[in-house]
Amino acid sequence: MCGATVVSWRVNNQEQLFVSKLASFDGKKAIRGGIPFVFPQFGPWSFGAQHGFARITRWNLERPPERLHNGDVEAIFSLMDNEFTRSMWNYQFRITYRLILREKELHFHIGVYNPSKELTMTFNLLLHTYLKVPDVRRCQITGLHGCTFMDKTRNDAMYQEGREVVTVNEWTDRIYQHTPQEHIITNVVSGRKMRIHKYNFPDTVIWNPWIDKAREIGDFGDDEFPNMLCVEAGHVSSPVILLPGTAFEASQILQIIIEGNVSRKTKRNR
Ligand SMILES: O=P(O)(O)OC[C@H]1O[C@H](O)[C@H](O)[C@@H](O)[C@@H]1O
Repeated sequence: MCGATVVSWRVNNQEQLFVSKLASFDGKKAIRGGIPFVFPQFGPWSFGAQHGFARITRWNLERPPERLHNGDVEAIFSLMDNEFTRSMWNYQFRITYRLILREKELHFHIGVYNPSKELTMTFNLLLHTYLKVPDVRRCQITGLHGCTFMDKTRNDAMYQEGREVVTVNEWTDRIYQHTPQEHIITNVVSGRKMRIHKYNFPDTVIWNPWIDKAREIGDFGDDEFPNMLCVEAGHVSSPVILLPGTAFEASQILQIIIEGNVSRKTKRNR
């Protein structure tokens, strides 16, 4: 429950998320892998730790995992402002984080409520998804063609993506803006495809530290960079502006695409 970080997601008994072998679970720092919850800041923060406090704060378990009538498993977490959060960010807030597990899907529904009567709050929110991959150099990411991106490896310079599909062959740290609701990532675990469907998350961050940066990260193995790819749905290039008494909602669905039916059909047609 520390940071409400999802640290494992198995489909057909195969792990889909990357967690570093050096990750620390002591609750003092963010877990290196899984899906940390980034809020209220993305990136360095003058008031607190990089990527905000949500990923290092203890959340409440509102509803423990429970099987619903339709077979889905649901769990609900929540986070409210407290002394610790207000010491960095003096706002009242209430976050509800609802997770739904299906056979090949994991759904994330987020609601952020501003209970204040007079204060508008602004924040970033991002799901820092670490996908486990056999070899990142073989992954292709769709849906980024034509999008403007900020390249953090080149002093935040802005570019436009010219490639139909994006591949990662070097240190990569980019904030793609106004991305479509769907990305497909090829060659994840077992050579399958992963669909990321997002709602109210206008940005997609692509990150892999590669060789040199990996060495600089204490809780990340030097040899682990080929086995992870971060594809992060977020609201980060512009902040969410939340008026008093209103709520912001966003969601993400991760889905493993099993193409068995297609190949069976192809065989029959032969
Ligand atoms: O080391 P962390 O604080 O978890 O951040 C890990 C990474 O997160 C994001 O992907 C940022 O774009 C990167 O610049 C950052 O290095």
